[in-house]
Amino acid sequence: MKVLYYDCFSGISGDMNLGAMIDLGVDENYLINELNKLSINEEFSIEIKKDERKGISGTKVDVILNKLEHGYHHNEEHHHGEHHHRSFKDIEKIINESLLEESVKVISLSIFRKLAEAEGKVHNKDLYQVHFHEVGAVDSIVDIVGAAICFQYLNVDKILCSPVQLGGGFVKCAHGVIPVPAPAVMEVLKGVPVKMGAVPFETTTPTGAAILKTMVSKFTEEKEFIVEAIGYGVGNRDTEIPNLLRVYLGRVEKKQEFYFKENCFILECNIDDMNPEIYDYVYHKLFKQGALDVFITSIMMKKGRPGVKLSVLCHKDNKEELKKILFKETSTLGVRECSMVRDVLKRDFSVVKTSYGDIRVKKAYVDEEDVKVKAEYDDCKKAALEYNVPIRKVLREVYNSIK
Ligand SMILES: O=C([S-])c1cc(C(=O)S)c[n+]([C@@H]2O[C@H](COP(=O)(O)O)[C@@H](O)[C@H]2O)c1
Ligand code: NI
Repeated sequence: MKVLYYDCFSGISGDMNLGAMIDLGVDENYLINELNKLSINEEFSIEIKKDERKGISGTKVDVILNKLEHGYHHNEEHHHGEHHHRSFKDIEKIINESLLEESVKVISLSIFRKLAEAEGKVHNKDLYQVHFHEVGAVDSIVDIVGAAICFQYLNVDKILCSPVQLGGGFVKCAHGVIPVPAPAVMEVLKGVPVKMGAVPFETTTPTGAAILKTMVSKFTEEKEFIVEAIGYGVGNRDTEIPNLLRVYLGRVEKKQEFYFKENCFILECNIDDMNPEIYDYVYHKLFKQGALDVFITSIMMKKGRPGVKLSVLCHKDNKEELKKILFKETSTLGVRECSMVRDVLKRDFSVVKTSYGDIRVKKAYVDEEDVKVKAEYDDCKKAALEYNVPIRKVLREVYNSIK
Protein backbone atom coordinates (compact mmCIF):
# COMPACT_ATOMS: atom_id res chain seq x y z
CA MET A 1 0.00 0.00 0.00
CA LYS A 2 1.33 3.44 -1.00
CA VAL A 3 1.07 6.26 1.53
CA LEU A 4 1.66 10.00 1.18
CA TYR A 5 2.52 11.70 4.48
CA TYR A 6 2.47 15.49 4.97
CA ASP A 7 4.89 16.74 7.62
CA CYS A 8 3.52 20.25 8.17
CA PHE A 9 6.03 21.46 10.81
CA SER A 10 6.04 24.80 8.98
CA GLY A 11 2.51 24.68 7.58
CA ILE A 12 1.38 24.44 3.98
CA SER A 13 0.39 26.75 1.15
CA GLY A 14 -0.75 25.88 -2.38
CA ASP A 15 2.68 26.75 -3.83
CA MET A 16 4.60 24.83 -1.16
CA ASN A 17 2.45 21.83 -1.92
CA LEU A 18 3.29 21.93 -5.65
CA GLY A 19 7.00 22.35 -4.82
CA ALA A 20 6.94 19.38 -2.45
CA MET A 21 5.13 17.20 -5.02
CA ILE A 22 7.69 17.96 -7.75
CA ASP A 23 10.56 17.48 -5.27
CA LEU A 24 9.05 14.11 -4.39
CA GLY A 25 9.05 12.94 -7.98
CA VAL A 26 6.01 14.26 -9.83
CA ASP A 27 7.11 14.98 -13.42
CA GLU A 28 7.04 18.79 -13.79
CA ASN A 29 6.40 18.61 -17.54
CA TYR A 30 3.44 16.35 -16.93
CA LEU A 31 2.08 18.81 -14.37
CA ILE A 32 2.52 21.80 -16.72
CA ASN A 33 0.99 19.96 -19.71
CA GLU A 34 -2.03 18.97 -17.65
CA LEU A 35 -2.46 22.50 -16.26
CA ASN A 36 -2.40 23.77 -19.84
CA LYS A 37 -5.67 21.91 -20.41
CA LEU A 38 -7.35 24.77 -18.51
CA SER A 39 -8.88 27.50 -20.68
CA ILE A 40 -7.19 30.13 -18.48
CA ASN A 41 -3.76 28.76 -19.41
CA GLU A 42 -2.67 32.06 -20.95
CA GLU A 43 -3.24 33.89 -17.70
CA PHE A 44 -0.41 32.18 -15.87
CA SER A 45 2.95 30.56 -16.18
CA ILE A 46 4.78 28.42 -13.68
CA GLU A 47 8.30 28.94 -12.45
CA ILE A 48 9.98 25.90 -10.92
CA LYS A 49 13.43 26.16 -9.37
CA LYS A 50 15.63 24.58 -6.73
CA ASP A 51 15.94 26.69 -3.57
CA GLU A 52 16.82 26.14 0.05
CA ARG A 53 15.89 27.10 3.58
CA LYS A 54 18.38 26.70 6.43
CA GLY A 55 20.61 24.65 4.16
CA ILE A 56 17.85 22.17 3.27
CA SER A 57 17.26 22.13 -0.46
CA GLY A 58 13.88 21.70 -2.01
CA THR A 59 11.74 22.86 -4.91
CA LYS A 60 10.10 26.27 -5.12
CA VAL A 61 7.09 26.82 -7.32
CA ASP A 62 5.79 30.27 -8.21
CA VAL A 63 2.62 30.90 -10.14
CA ILE A 64 3.33 33.95 -12.31
CA LEU A 65 0.30 35.90 -13.50
CA ASN A 66 0.74 36.89 -17.13
CA LYS A 67 0.04 40.44 -18.28
CA LEU A 68 -2.42 39.96 -21.11
CA GLU A 69 -2.80 42.44 -23.97
CA HIS A 70 -6.41 41.42 -24.45
CA GLY A 71 -8.18 39.97 -21.51
CA TYR A 72 -9.42 40.65 -18.04
CA HIS A 73 -6.51 42.82 -16.99
CA HIS A 74 -7.07 45.44 -19.67
CA ASN A 75 -10.76 45.01 -20.02
CA GLU A 76 -12.76 48.26 -19.90
CA GLU A 77 -15.14 46.88 -17.29
CA HIS A 78 -12.39 46.55 -14.76
CA HIS A 79 -10.95 50.05 -14.75
CA HIS A 80 -11.09 52.44 -11.83
CA GLY A 81 -9.24 50.08 -9.53
CA GLU A 82 -12.06 47.54 -9.76
CA HIS A 83 -11.06 43.91 -9.80
CA HIS A 84 -12.62 41.20 -11.83
CA HIS A 85 -13.91 38.49 -9.55
CA ARG A 86 -14.49 34.85 -10.26
CA SER A 87 -17.23 33.09 -8.40
CA PHE A 88 -17.31 29.44 -7.36
CA LYS A 89 -19.68 28.88 -10.31
CA ASP A 90 -17.13 30.40 -12.76
CA ILE A 91 -14.45 28.14 -11.34
CA GLU A 92 -16.71 25.06 -11.58
CA LYS A 93 -17.26 25.95 -15.25
CA ILE A 94 -13.54 26.39 -15.96
CA ILE A 95 -12.74 23.02 -14.40
CA ASN A 96 -15.71 21.11 -15.86
CA GLU A 97 -15.15 22.43 -19.39
CA SER A 98 -11.44 21.57 -19.40
CA LEU A 99 -9.96 18.41 -20.91
CA LEU A 100 -8.57 17.37 -17.53
CA GLU A 101 -9.12 13.79 -16.41
CA GLU A 102 -12.41 13.17 -14.63
CA SER A 103 -10.73 12.21 -11.32
CA VAL A 104 -8.69 15.46 -11.41
CA LYS A 105 -11.90 17.46 -11.93
CA VAL A 106 -13.62 15.72 -9.01
CA ILE A 107 -10.69 16.27 -6.60
CA SER A 108 -10.22 19.91 -7.71
CA LEU A 109 -13.89 20.73 -7.28
CA SER A 110 -14.09 19.21 -3.83
CA ILE A 111 -11.02 21.17 -2.65
CA PHE A 112 -12.51 24.37 -4.13
CA ARG A 113 -15.85 23.67 -2.52
CA LYS A 114 -14.19 23.31 0.89
CA LEU A 115 -12.45 26.66 0.39
CA ALA A 116 -15.62 28.38 -0.88
CA GLU A 117 -17.68 26.97 2.01
CA ALA A 118 -15.17 28.30 4.54
CA GLU A 119 -15.02 31.74 2.88
CA GLY A 120 -18.81 31.74 2.76
CA LYS A 121 -19.05 30.93 6.46
CA VAL A 122 -16.52 33.60 7.45
CA HIS A 123 -18.08 36.35 5.30
CA ASN A 124 -21.66 35.21 5.91
CA LYS A 125 -22.27 34.50 2.24
CA ASP A 126 -23.77 31.64 0.33
CA LEU A 127 -21.34 29.23 -1.32
CA TYR A 128 -22.26 30.54 -4.77
CA GLN A 129 -22.00 34.17 -3.63
CA VAL A 130 -18.36 33.75 -2.67
CA HIS A 131 -16.10 35.56 -5.09
CA PHE A 132 -12.46 34.78 -5.48
CA HIS A 133 -10.34 37.84 -6.07
CA GLU A 134 -9.06 37.87 -9.68
CA VAL A 135 -5.39 37.37 -8.86
CA GLY A 136 -6.14 34.94 -6.04
CA ALA A 137 -8.53 32.98 -8.23
CA VAL A 138 -5.92 32.17 -10.90
CA ASP A 139 -3.36 31.36 -8.23
CA SER A 140 -5.84 29.16 -6.37
CA ILE A 141 -6.96 27.40 -9.57
CA VAL A 142 -3.35 26.52 -10.42
CA ASP A 143 -2.56 25.46 -6.83
CA ILE A 144 -5.71 23.38 -6.42
CA VAL A 145 -5.95 21.82 -9.88
CA GLY A 146 -2.16 21.30 -9.73
CA ALA A 147 -2.55 19.48 -6.41
CA ALA A 148 -5.24 17.24 -7.90
CA ILE A 149 -3.00 16.44 -10.91
CA CYS A 150 -0.18 15.48 -8.51
CA PHE A 151 -2.46 13.23 -6.45
CA GLN A 152 -3.64 11.50 -9.59
CA TYR A 153 0.00 11.12 -10.76
CA LEU A 154 1.19 9.64 -7.45
CA ASN A 155 -1.84 7.35 -7.19
CA VAL A 156 -1.40 6.66 -3.47
CA ASP A 157 -3.82 4.58 -1.42
CA LYS A 158 -3.87 6.86 1.61
CA ILE A 159 -2.88 10.41 2.54
CA LEU A 160 -1.83 11.11 6.14
CA CYS A 161 -0.75 14.32 7.82
CA SER A 162 0.97 15.57 10.99
CA PRO A 163 -0.63 18.27 13.15
CA VAL A 164 -0.50 21.45 11.05
CA GLN A 165 1.57 24.49 12.10
CA LEU A 166 -0.51 27.60 11.43
CA GLY A 167 1.92 30.35 12.53
CA GLY A 168 0.81 33.61 14.15
CA GLY A 169 0.69 37.39 13.87
CA PHE A 170 -1.29 39.28 11.24
CA VAL A 171 -1.48 39.22 7.45
CA LYS A 172 -2.52 41.81 4.88
CA CYS A 173 -5.02 40.66 2.25
CA ALA A 174 -7.90 42.01 0.13
CA HIS A 175 -10.04 42.38 3.26
CA GLY A 176 -7.35 44.42 5.04
CA VAL A 177 -5.23 43.21 7.93
CA ILE A 178 -6.52 39.96 9.36
CA PRO A 179 -5.28 37.74 12.21
CA VAL A 180 -3.24 34.61 11.66
CA PRO A 181 -4.47 31.90 11.54
CA ALA A 182 -6.64 33.50 8.87
CA PRO A 183 -10.37 32.98 9.53
CA ALA A 184 -10.77 30.77 6.45
CA VAL A 185 -7.89 28.56 7.64
CA MET A 186 -9.51 28.09 11.05
CA GLU A 187 -12.87 27.36 9.45
CA VAL A 188 -11.40 24.73 7.11
CA LEU A 189 -9.30 23.09 9.83
CA LYS A 190 -12.03 22.81 12.46
CA GLY A 191 -11.55 19.42 14.14
CA VAL A 192 -8.01 18.95 12.83
CA PRO A 193 -5.01 18.85 15.22
CA VAL A 194 -3.07 22.08 14.71
CA LYS A 195 -0.14 23.92 16.30
CA MET A 196 0.20 27.68 16.47
CA GLY A 197 2.77 30.34 17.07
CA ALA A 198 6.03 28.67 15.99
CA VAL A 199 6.71 31.90 14.04
CA PRO A 200 4.84 35.25 13.97
CA PHE A 201 3.87 34.75 10.32
CA GLU A 202 1.25 32.93 8.34
CA THR A 203 2.54 29.40 7.68
CA THR A 204 -0.71 27.83 6.48
CA THR A 205 -2.94 29.50 3.89
CA PRO A 206 -6.61 28.76 3.19
CA THR A 207 -5.66 26.92 -0.03
CA GLY A 208 -3.13 24.71 1.78
CA ALA A 209 -5.65 24.00 4.54
CA ALA A 210 -8.38 23.09 2.01
CA ILE A 211 -6.06 20.68 0.18
CA LEU A 212 -5.30 18.87 3.45
CA LYS A 213 -8.85 18.82 4.78
CA THR A 214 -10.16 17.35 1.53
CA MET A 215 -7.47 14.78 0.90
CA VAL A 216 -6.14 13.60 4.28
CA SER A 217 -7.81 10.54 5.74
CA LYS A 218 -6.02 10.74 9.11
CA PHE A 219 -4.10 13.42 10.99
CA THR A 220 -1.50 11.56 13.03
CA GLU A 221 2.10 11.73 14.17
CA GLU A 222 2.49 7.98 13.75
CA LYS A 223 4.50 7.03 10.71
CA GLU A 224 3.94 3.32 10.32
CA PHE A 225 5.44 3.00 6.85
CA ILE A 226 8.77 2.59 5.12
CA VAL A 227 9.86 5.92 3.60
CA GLU A 228 10.80 5.55 -0.05
CA ALA A 229 11.03 9.19 -1.17
CA ILE A 230 11.16 12.58 0.53
CA GLY A 231 10.24 15.94 -0.98
CA TYR A 232 10.64 19.52 0.27
CA GLY A 233 8.43 22.33 -0.98
CA VAL A 234 9.99 25.76 -0.32
CA GLY A 235 7.85 28.59 1.06
CA ASN A 236 8.12 32.33 0.42
CA ARG A 237 9.62 33.41 3.72
CA ASP A 238 12.86 32.75 5.50
CA THR A 239 11.75 32.34 9.10
CA GLU A 240 13.47 31.09 12.26
CA ILE A 241 12.31 27.61 11.37
CA PRO A 242 12.88 26.34 7.82
CA ASN A 243 9.90 27.48 5.75
CA LEU A 244 9.46 24.10 4.11
CA LEU A 245 6.72 21.57 3.59
CA ARG A 246 8.10 18.05 3.89
CA VAL A 247 6.32 15.12 2.28
CA TYR A 248 7.10 11.43 2.41
CA LEU A 249 6.11 8.75 -0.01
CA GLY A 250 5.89 5.56 2.01
CA ARG A 251 5.09 1.91 1.62
CA VAL A 252 3.10 -0.08 4.16
CA GLU A 253 4.02 -3.74 4.25
CA LYS A 254 0.86 -5.68 3.71
CA LYS A 255 0.31 -7.53 6.97
CA GLN A 256 -1.73 -10.62 6.46
CA GLU A 257 -4.33 -10.92 9.18
CA PHE A 258 -4.78 -14.48 10.34
CA TYR A 259 -7.74 -13.87 12.55
CA PHE A 260 -10.96 -11.95 12.27
CA LYS A 261 -13.13 -10.35 14.88
CA GLU A 262 -16.60 -11.61 15.56
CA ASN A 263 -19.31 -10.25 17.85
CA CYS A 264 -20.76 -12.93 20.08
CA PHE A 265 -22.59 -13.44 23.36
CA ILE A 266 -22.21 -15.54 26.49
CA LEU A 267 -25.41 -16.74 28.18
CA GLU A 268 -24.93 -17.95 31.72
CA CYS A 269 -26.90 -19.40 34.59
CA ASN A 270 -25.94 -20.87 37.98
CA ILE A 271 -27.67 -24.14 38.88
CA ASP A 272 -27.57 -26.09 42.17
CA ASP A 273 -30.81 -28.04 42.08
CA MET A 274 -30.94 -30.06 38.86
CA ASN A 275 -30.54 -33.75 38.16
CA PRO A 276 -27.01 -33.92 36.61
CA GLU A 277 -28.14 -36.62 34.13
CA ILE A 278 -30.09 -33.92 32.27
CA TYR A 279 -27.04 -31.86 31.25
CA ASP A 280 -26.24 -34.23 28.40
CA TYR A 281 -29.71 -33.65 26.99
CA VAL A 282 -29.45 -29.86 27.48
CA TYR A 283 -26.05 -29.81 25.73
CA HIS A 284 -27.53 -31.69 22.80
CA LYS A 285 -30.46 -29.25 22.46
CA LEU A 286 -28.24 -26.16 22.75
CA PHE A 287 -25.76 -27.36 20.12
CA LYS A 288 -28.63 -28.35 17.82
CA GLN A 289 -29.96 -24.78 18.12
CA GLY A 290 -26.58 -23.41 16.96
CA ALA A 291 -24.62 -22.75 20.16
CA LEU A 292 -20.95 -22.15 19.31
CA ASP A 293 -19.89 -23.78 22.56
CA VAL A 294 -21.49 -25.04 25.77
CA PHE A 295 -19.50 -25.61 28.96
CA ILE A 296 -19.92 -26.10 32.66
CA THR A 297 -17.80 -24.71 35.52
CA SER A 298 -18.01 -26.03 39.07
CA ILE A 299 -18.96 -23.31 41.52
CA MET A 300 -19.79 -23.04 45.20
CA MET A 301 -23.13 -21.32 45.66
CA LYS A 302 -24.92 -19.77 48.59
CA LYS A 303 -25.75 -21.84 51.66
CA GLY A 304 -22.65 -23.94 50.93
CA ARG A 305 -24.29 -25.66 47.97
CA PRO A 306 -22.04 -27.06 45.24
CA GLY A 307 -23.42 -26.07 41.86
CA VAL A 308 -22.48 -25.41 38.23
CA LYS A 309 -22.31 -22.40 35.98
CA LEU A 310 -23.74 -23.37 32.60
CA SER A 311 -22.26 -21.15 29.86
CA VAL A 312 -23.43 -20.92 26.25
CA LEU A 313 -21.40 -19.10 23.60
CA CYS A 314 -23.53 -17.96 20.67
CA HIS A 315 -24.19 -15.48 17.90
CA LYS A 316 -26.86 -12.80 18.14
CA ASP A 317 -29.25 -14.45 15.67
CA ASN A 318 -30.00 -17.52 17.82
CA LYS A 319 -29.44 -15.98 21.27
CA GLU A 320 -33.13 -15.73 22.16
CA GLU A 321 -33.91 -19.30 21.04
CA LEU A 322 -31.01 -20.57 23.18
CA LYS A 323 -32.31 -18.63 26.20
CA LYS A 324 -35.68 -20.31 25.72
CA ILE A 325 -33.97 -23.73 25.89
CA LEU A 326 -32.18 -22.76 29.11
CA PHE A 327 -35.46 -21.65 30.69
CA LYS A 328 -37.45 -24.63 29.42
CA GLU A 329 -34.96 -27.44 29.96
CA THR A 330 -33.06 -26.47 33.13
CA SER A 331 -34.16 -25.49 36.64
CA THR A 332 -32.80 -21.92 36.32
CA LEU A 333 -35.01 -18.92 37.00
CA GLY A 334 -32.68 -16.41 35.32
CA VAL A 335 -30.17 -16.16 32.46
CA ARG A 336 -27.37 -13.59 32.29
CA GLU A 337 -26.24 -12.29 28.92
CA CYS A 338 -22.93 -10.66 28.11
CA SER A 339 -21.79 -9.34 24.73
CA MET A 340 -18.17 -9.87 23.70
CA VAL A 341 -15.80 -9.90 20.76
CA ARG A 342 -13.85 -13.01 19.90
CA ASP A 343 -10.82 -13.27 17.62
CA VAL A 344 -11.16 -16.27 15.35
CA LEU A 345 -8.25 -17.86 13.50
CA LYS A 346 -8.83 -18.29 9.78
CA ARG A 347 -9.22 -21.92 8.91
CA ASP A 348 -9.89 -24.27 6.02
CA PHE A 349 -11.12 -27.82 5.75
CA SER A 350 -9.86 -30.71 3.65
CA VAL A 351 -10.29 -34.47 3.44
CA VAL A 352 -7.41 -36.92 3.91
CA LYS A 353 -7.58 -40.40 2.37
CA THR A 354 -6.36 -43.10 4.80
CA SER A 355 -6.48 -46.89 4.82
CA TYR A 356 -9.43 -46.44 7.22
CA GLY A 357 -11.37 -44.27 4.83
CA ASP A 358 -11.77 -40.48 4.36
CA ILE A 359 -11.03 -38.33 7.42
CA ARG A 360 -11.88 -34.60 7.52
CA VAL A 361 -9.04 -32.29 8.62
CA LYS A 362 -9.21 -28.70 9.90
CA LYS A 363 -6.25 -26.31 9.44
CA ALA A 364 -6.12 -23.06 11.46
CA TYR A 365 -3.43 -20.48 10.61
CA VAL A 366 -1.50 -18.76 13.41
CA ASP A 367 0.83 -17.15 10.81
CA GLU A 368 2.45 -18.08 7.47
CA GLU A 369 4.57 -20.84 9.02
CA ASP A 370 2.52 -21.93 11.99
CA VAL A 371 -0.52 -24.01 11.12
CA LYS A 372 -2.60 -25.93 13.64
CA VAL A 373 -3.86 -29.17 12.10
CA LYS A 374 -6.69 -31.15 13.64
CA ALA A 375 -8.22 -34.41 12.45
CA GLU A 376 -11.99 -34.52 12.93
CA TYR A 377 -12.54 -36.63 16.05
CA ASP A 378 -15.94 -38.03 14.96
CA ASP A 379 -14.43 -39.33 11.67
CA CYS A 380 -11.50 -40.91 13.53
CA LYS A 381 -13.81 -42.52 16.09
CA LYS A 382 -16.04 -43.94 13.33
CA ALA A 383 -13.02 -45.32 11.42
CA ALA A 384 -11.48 -46.87 14.56
CA LEU A 385 -14.75 -48.64 15.40
CA GLU A 386 -15.33 -49.78 11.82
CA TYR A 387 -11.82 -51.20 11.37
CA ASN A 388 -11.50 -52.26 15.00
CA VAL A 389 -8.15 -50.49 15.47
CA PRO A 390 -6.94 -48.17 18.25
CA ILE A 391 -7.97 -44.59 17.49
CA ARG A 392 -4.35 -43.43 17.85
CA LYS A 393 -3.50 -45.56 14.74
CA VAL A 394 -6.07 -43.66 12.72
CA LEU A 395 -4.79 -40.32 14.07
CA ARG A 396 -1.15 -41.26 13.34
CA GLU A 397 -1.97 -42.09 9.73
CA VAL A 398 -3.85 -38.84 9.26
CA TYR A 399 -1.01 -36.70 10.69
CA ASN A 400 1.70 -38.63 8.80
CA SER A 401 -0.06 -38.07 5.49
CA ILE A 402 -0.36 -34.30 5.97
CA LYS A 403 3.22 -33.59 7.18
O1 LIG B 1 -10.65 36.50 0.45
C1 LIG B 1 -9.54 36.72 0.69
S1 LIG B 1 -8.64 37.69 -0.29
C2 LIG B 1 -8.85 36.11 1.82
C3 LIG B 1 -9.60 35.59 2.87
C4 LIG B 1 -8.94 35.07 3.93
C5 LIG B 1 -9.69 34.52 5.02
O2 LIG B 1 -9.18 33.86 5.87
S2 LIG B 1 -11.33 34.86 5.09
C6 LIG B 1 -7.55 35.00 3.91
N1 LIG B 1 -6.87 35.54 2.88
C7 LIG B 1 -5.40 35.56 2.83
O3 LIG B 1 -5.00 35.64 1.47
C8 LIG B 1 -3.79 35.00 1.28
C9 LIG B 1 -3.85 34.05 0.13
O4 LIG B 1 -4.35 32.78 0.51
P1 LIG B 1 -4.39 31.55 -0.53
O5 LIG B 1 -5.04 30.39 0.18
O6 LIG B 1 -5.15 32.00 -1.70
O7 LIG B 1 -2.96 31.20 -0.88
C10 LIG B 1 -3.43 34.36 2.58
O8 LIG B 1 -2.52 35.20 3.22
C11 LIG B 1 -4.75 34.32 3.32
O9 LIG B 1 -4.64 34.34 4.69
C12 LIG B 1 -7.49 36.07 1.84
NI1 NI C 1 -11.94 35.77 3.02
